[in-house]
Amino acid sequence: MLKGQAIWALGAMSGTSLDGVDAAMLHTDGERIFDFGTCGYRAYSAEERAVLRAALGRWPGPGLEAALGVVQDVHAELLAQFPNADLVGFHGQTLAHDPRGRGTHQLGDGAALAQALGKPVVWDFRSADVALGGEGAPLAPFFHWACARWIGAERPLCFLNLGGVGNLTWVNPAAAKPDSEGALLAFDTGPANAPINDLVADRLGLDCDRDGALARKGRVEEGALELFLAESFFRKMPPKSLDRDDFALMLDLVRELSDADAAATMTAMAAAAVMQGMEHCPSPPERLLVTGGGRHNPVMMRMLSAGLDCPVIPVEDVGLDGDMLEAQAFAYLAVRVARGLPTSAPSTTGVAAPVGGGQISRPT
Ligand SMILES: Nc1ncnc2c1ncn2[C@@H]1O[C@H](COP(=O)(O)OP(=O)(O)OP(=O)(O)O)[C@@H](O)[C@H]1O
Ligand SMILES: CC(=O)N[C@H]1[C@@H]2OC[C@@H](O2)[C@@H](O)[C@@H]1O[C@H](C)C(=O)O
Repeated sequence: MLKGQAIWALGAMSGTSLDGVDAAMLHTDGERIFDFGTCGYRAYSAEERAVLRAALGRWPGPGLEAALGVVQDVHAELLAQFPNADLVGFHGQTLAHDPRGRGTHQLGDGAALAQALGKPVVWDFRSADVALGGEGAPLAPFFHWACARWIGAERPLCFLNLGGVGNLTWVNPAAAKPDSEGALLAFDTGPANAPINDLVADRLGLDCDRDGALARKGRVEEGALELFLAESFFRKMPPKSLDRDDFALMLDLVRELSDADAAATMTAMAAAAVMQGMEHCPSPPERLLVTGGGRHNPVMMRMLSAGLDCPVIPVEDVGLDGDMLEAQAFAYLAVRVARGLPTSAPSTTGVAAPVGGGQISRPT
């Protein structure tokens, strides 16, 4: 592929919330966004989710065939609906993320998916970064740089993804390349929706605290919030990253509280983690653009607005799609890999030098 030659790439993301797979088309040369295309979503059934949940953390280990089958089948079914894609970026399902220990593992077989779809597939995006001393996450920041330029931003701004885990990217849109010095600073902020989902699933059998309905009725327990913020993760300088369940202690901190107070306190914890993270920004951002499912939670959004001195707005306000940004990111990164361009840098993952993660499998 040549510079400036755009192709239609299809990105697919199965996030830490285990709700389903997002897929989105993007017209890009791996540097600029030329156009956004169609998107799709396939929710995991309750049975499929249970199989994936049982596999979380079990890597390396035997007995992952059922989970791999779910990941492969659901992706093949969804991605077959995009016959016009030239290239696929396949993230897979993170089972374990422990960059300085066991490593990072995204369940999925890109070679088999390439065969099933009859298209080249870029996959295994994180392990090269980890092998070079990086965190392997977050990887969306290079795409956030492209988005900042696409929306015509002129001054530094932040993107916040509120998924199962939260991640923040400070972007200087004046930087010529995402791996230029001073272009980006990125890191995971802390837990976001995953522990709230776990709380309401355990106690009430719900998927999530929809629209913050429970948190809205509760009171934040300040003592629990303080204990949470005393965790050493918040004193660590970025880059830094997290696994979905690294903050299992949150459930203990709210165990004695009523359902509503526990939900309010956990929502405040997610917001406070972001506010702590914002202090690392190299310069104050002109706005915080929020993507990921948490932007639908008005209680979380209000807490962020109240605690920050820049506007906190959903990415839809600047013409982006907050449900699809991660899938689009892996379409963008796939094209970068195909072009031999880096996908992470010291300022996004702490890797020793800019590196292109991901391997390409072609159908035979
Ligand atoms: N209306 C809503 N009210 C409250 N929470 C919501 C709402 N809609 C979505 N969410 C939360 O957002 C989550 C899904 O977010 P998202 O799809 O961004 O996560 P993900 O991509 O799986 O995670 P990650 O970015 O960590 O990989 C849901 O599990 C739920 O907790
Ligand atoms: C190891 C892993 O899968 N991490 C996810 C997770 O979900 C949010 C946050 O933690 C982020 O670090 C990352 O996902 C996004 C897509 C990223 O890499 O930018």
